[in-house]
Amino acid sequence: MTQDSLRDNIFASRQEAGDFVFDDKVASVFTDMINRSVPGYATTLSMIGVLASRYCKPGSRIYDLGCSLGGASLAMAHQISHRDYELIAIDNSTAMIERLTDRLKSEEHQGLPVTPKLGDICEADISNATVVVLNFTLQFVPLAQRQALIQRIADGMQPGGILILSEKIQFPDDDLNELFIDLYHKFKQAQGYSELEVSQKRAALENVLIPETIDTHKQRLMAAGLKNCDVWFQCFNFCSMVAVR
Ligand SMILES: C[S@@+](CC[C@H](N)C(=O)[O-])C[C@H]1O[C@@H](n2cnc3c(N)ncnc32)[C@H](O)[C@@H]1O
Ligand SMILES: O=C(O)C(=O)C[C@]1(C(=O)O)C=C[C@H](O)C=C1
Repeated sequence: MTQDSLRDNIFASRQEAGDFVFDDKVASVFTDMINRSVPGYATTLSMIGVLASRYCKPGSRIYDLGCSLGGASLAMAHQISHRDYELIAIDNSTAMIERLTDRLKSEEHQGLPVTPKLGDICEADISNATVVVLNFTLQFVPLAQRQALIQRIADGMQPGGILILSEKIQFPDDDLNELFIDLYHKFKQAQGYSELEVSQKRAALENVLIPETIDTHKQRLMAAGLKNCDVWFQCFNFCSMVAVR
């Protein structure tokens, strides 16, 4: 078993409440954690690759913002048929960036035009982008900073470029919201997480992962000058949207 495929049992034993952080412990089990925690994650990655190969123009840049271990970056880089682009993968977790840097040295991924960068995506320079990916990242950015980040991204995109935004979402109808959260928890249990793991992780994410409605996301994207914005994938309270510059 490689380091990246260790089983996630971080919330398996009873523990003091504390906020969720992307530290070394999380990074070491992250591939297993996200695969068992986000319904449709593998499909989402694979389709991000399909979208990127359609939109990535020679000589342009791709940004994977909040890249973690580079799941989306690697899916894109392996599906784009040319190498005339620069893929910049940014995360502010040292543990994640170190692991991605190591991953890129492996035989499987060697030579891909991917550059990992440690940094805050809210302060990143974004320019000449034909593809920008926020795959389950914006939800961790403080609400007050989200519009400015989306504007920065829109301003750094080429006309005709695409933003792919995947998020855990909230529903305006309270009953439906509760239903989807309940179904999501059943999905997690079907993935092998216990009730204790589900409830302790939920508490740890409470002040850290702030979901919004699809409508709020669409309005923010459009306010930044993006258009043709819609959902291309959804399962329960997880969805992925596209918006074109
Ligand atoms: C759920 S993970 C993203 C998963 C990843 N995009 C994928 O497809 O596998 C969220 C990531 O966003 C990063 N992150 C959150 N806020 C950030 C910020 N302001 N700047 C850079 N990275 C950030 C976290 O460190 C974490 O690795
Ligand atoms: O486990 C959850 O409740 C999640 O929301 C999954 C989620 C996410 O959506 O970003 C949360 C934290 C990370 O571990 C990876 C996935």
